[in-house]
Amino acid sequence: MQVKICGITRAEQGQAIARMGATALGFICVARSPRYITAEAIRAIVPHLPEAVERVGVFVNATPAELVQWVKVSGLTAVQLHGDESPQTCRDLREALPGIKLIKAFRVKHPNVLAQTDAYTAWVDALLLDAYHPTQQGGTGQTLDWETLQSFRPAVPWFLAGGLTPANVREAIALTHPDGIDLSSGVEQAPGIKDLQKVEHLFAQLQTIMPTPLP
Ligand SMILES: O=C(O)c1ccccc1NCC(=O)[C@H](O)[C@H](O)COP(=O)(O)O
Repeated sequence: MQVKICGITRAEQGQAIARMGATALGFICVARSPRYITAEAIRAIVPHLPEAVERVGVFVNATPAELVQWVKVSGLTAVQLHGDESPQTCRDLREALPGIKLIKAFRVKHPNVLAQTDAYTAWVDALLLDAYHPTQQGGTGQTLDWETLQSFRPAVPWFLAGGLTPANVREAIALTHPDGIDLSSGVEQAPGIKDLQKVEHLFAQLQTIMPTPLP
């Protein structure tokens, strides 16, 4: 099970969360987010992280040229496309960002959004399903209707996001069987500041359902 903790802004928190067992850390590269972090600040955090941990930049409708520049400056190893990026944009990014993993996120307003994901799987490494909110693009704490995801089996691995917490994560996994989970506000003290006790509680919950122990 991949575990991505999103909205990291502090090196010591990223380091501690990676030690607890996160396989990926997310950095919000969207200027209007309260969790925004600059490319230079990500670059300062990266040397403090284990090399094996994926460093995911989260973007909304950034241009390929902007993404190339962010990756060059920051040391990101993956890019999460959290806006209305088309399959063609993903295809172009495959070429523009060799060696960088691509995750296409969908904000699921209605279950028919799931059918749109097929058009992307040839060009991305993973999908992420997040909750829809009329005014916020992510980190909303809203959950998806997990029942509607029970048979979601795309051709690439997928992450479940949206309102996951240490208290509900086991039920969410049991109902949806994702390849990975993504949490932000459910393990936070305030936007961009993680609550390490909540993150520990999360991993303790995951240990109870994992076939093999987390690192
Ligand atoms: O977190 C943000 O502020 C954000 C802003 C703009 C686009 C995406 C954003 N977050 C994306 C994520 O991957 C979050 O982890 C995801 O939305 C889940 O958040 P939460 O419901 O708080 O667990």
